[in-house]
Amino acid sequence: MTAEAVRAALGRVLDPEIRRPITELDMVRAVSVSGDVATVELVLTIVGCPAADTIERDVRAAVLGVAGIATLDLTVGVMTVPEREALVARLRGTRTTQFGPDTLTQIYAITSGKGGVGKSTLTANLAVALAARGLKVGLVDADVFGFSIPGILGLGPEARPTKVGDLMMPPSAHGVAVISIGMFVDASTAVSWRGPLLHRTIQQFLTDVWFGDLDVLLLDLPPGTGDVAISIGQLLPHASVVVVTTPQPAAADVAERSGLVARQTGQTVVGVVENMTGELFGSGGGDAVAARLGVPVLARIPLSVPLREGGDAGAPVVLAAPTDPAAAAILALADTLAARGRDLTSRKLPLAPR
Ligand SMILES: Nc1ncnc2c1ncn2[C@@H]1O[C@H](COP(=O)(O)OP(=O)(O)OP(=O)(O)O)[C@@H](O)[C@H]1O
Repeated sequence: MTAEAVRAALGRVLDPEIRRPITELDMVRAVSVSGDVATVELVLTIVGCPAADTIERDVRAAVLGVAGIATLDLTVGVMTVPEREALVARLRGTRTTQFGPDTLTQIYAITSGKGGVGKSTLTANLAVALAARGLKVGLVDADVFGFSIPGILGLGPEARPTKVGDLMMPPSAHGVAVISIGMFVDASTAVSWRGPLLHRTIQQFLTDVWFGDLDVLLLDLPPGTGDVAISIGQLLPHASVVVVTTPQPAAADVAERSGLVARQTGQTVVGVVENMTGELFGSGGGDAVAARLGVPVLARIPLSVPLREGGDAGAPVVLAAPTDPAAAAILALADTLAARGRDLTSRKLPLAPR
C-alpha cells in the first residue's frame, strides 16, 4: 500500500524540461518500502542533466510528504542508451503532428514591416502573460538575424537546449519554453545565413525541439517579408498572424506588406497591434494597417519606460509591473488571443474532388 502511495507521489513530480511526470517518462526504475524507509531508484535522461537538482529536490519533497515515510534512500543514475532511445521514440510519437494542420495548439506568428517597432519585446511579454494565465506556452525566436528574445526573458548565454537523443528540450523562462538561434551561435558571431539554411533551421526548431503539448506557440519573425517569413508560411500555413506596427504612416505601409505576404501562404491575419502609441510617433498607423487588411486593431501599447527597462533587465513588465499601462494592454491582448481558441476557419476540410 505504502509503495503505491510513494509511486503516486512520484507521479506528481514533473521533469522541468519535458514537463511530464517522471513516472510517465520511465525515470523511476524501482520503488520499495520497508518500515518507514522508502527506497527509490531514479534514472535521469542524460549525464549531467541540468534539471537533476530540481528533480531530486522535488522527489525528496514528494516522497517524504507521504504519510508513514520518514526516510528516503534515493539512488540517482542515468538511462541506458536503449532506455533513452525508447523514451525519445515515445516522445516523438506524441509530437510528430504537434504543429501539423490538425494541431490543437494555437499558433501565432508575430510579424512587422520594419525593425525596431517593438515586436520582440511584445512577443516575449505576450508569451509570459499567456503562461501566467496557466497556459502551456512555447516561443520560437525566428528572428535569426536580430535574436533578442533570450535577453528580454532573462535567459543568459548558459541557457541552451538539453539534447536527449536527437530531441532538444528547450530551456524555460517565466513559464515559457523558449528556443532561439541565439542558443546555437556565439554571441559575437554574426548570422549571415542564406535561405536554405534558414529554412532548415526553422524546420528543425519545429520538429526536433520538443515542446510537449502546447496550448499556444508564438513565433517572433524577423521584420519584413524575407526568407524566414516565407519559410514559416510554408511550414505553418495554418498559423494565425499578428502584425505589429508603430503609429507612423511609413511603418504602416511596410507592415501591410507583411500581412499580405502571410496571407499569400494561406495564413490568417487576425489583427494588428499598434505599439509605441502616443503623440511622439504620430497617429493612425494601426488603424490604417487594420483597415487595409480588413482586420481589427487588437491592442494599442503605449510608450512605456518600465516596458523598455524590463526588456533590458530580463524581467518582463507583465510580471514586474502589471499595472503599468503597457503591461495592462499586453495582458488584455493575451486574454483576447487566448479567448479566440483554435482558428478552425483556416483548416483545410478533408474533402477531395470526386
Ligand atoms: N511600447 C514601448 N515603449 C518603450 N519602449 C519600447 C516599447 N516597445 C519596445 N520598446 C523598446 O524598443 C526597442 C526595440 O524593441 P524590439 O527589439 O522589441 O523591436 P523589434 O521590432 O523586435 O526589433 P527587431 O525586429 O529589429 O529585432 C527596445 O529597446 C524595446 O525595449
